[in-house]
Amino acid sequence: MNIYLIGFMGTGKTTVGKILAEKLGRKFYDLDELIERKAGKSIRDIFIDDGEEHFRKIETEVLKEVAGGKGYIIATGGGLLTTEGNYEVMKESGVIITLAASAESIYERLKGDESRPLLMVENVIDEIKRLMFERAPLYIKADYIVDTSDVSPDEVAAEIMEFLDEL
Ligand SMILES: Nc1ncnc2c1ncn2[C@@H]1O[C@H](COP(=O)(O)OP(=O)(O)OP(=O)(O)O)[C@@H](O)[C@H]1O
Ligand SMILES: O=C(O)C1=C[C@@H](O)[C@@H](O)[C@H](O)C1
Ligand SMILES: [Mg+2]
Repeated sequence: MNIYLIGFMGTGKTTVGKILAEKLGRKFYDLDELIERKAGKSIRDIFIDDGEEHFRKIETEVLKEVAGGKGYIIATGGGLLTTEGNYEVMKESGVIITLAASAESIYERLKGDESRPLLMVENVIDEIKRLMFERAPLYIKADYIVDTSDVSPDEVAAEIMEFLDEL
């Protein structure tokens, strides 16, 4: 089974995914990185040149490519579940784990980072809260949810490993 890490931007999917892959001796894939490789440009430039709809199309393509693998650790992008059908692709090929965090900790982690086009707005904290509220029904569809607000990436990885042991 694959392990899919989902959740809002800055909750630590990429960071924790790498730790988990190393500890479990599994292959790691980051969908955002695969999208950039496929498009030949950064996520920021895909949004600027081609728009979000085109980004979402490539996102679904790369998800379907990795979903065919076995035992992969897959860090997804924060908006993966906003495209219909992507939840089913993950559910049929693995376990889905949501990383959660408070809007304040996400703001602190991401402030000054210009690689996330959806947060390039005037009032970042309000936009984080708005998007989080809108997406909450999607993130709670996971098999397990970890709150990462006040714990280190290593501790988050350890909690996920405990859950996987119990499965
Ligand atoms: N548990 C944590 N505690 C403190 N900082 C963290 C934690 N997890 C991640 N970070 C930091 O937050 C930033 C964002 O982490 P990361 O890129 O892993 O998030 P992400 O969920 O993959 O975001 P995206 O959806 O945009 O890809 C990084 O600087 C990372 O070091
Ligand atoms: O939450 C989102 O919609 C996004 C999250 C990032 O991981 C990237 O996939 C991109 O910046 C969009
Ligand atoms: Mg990431």
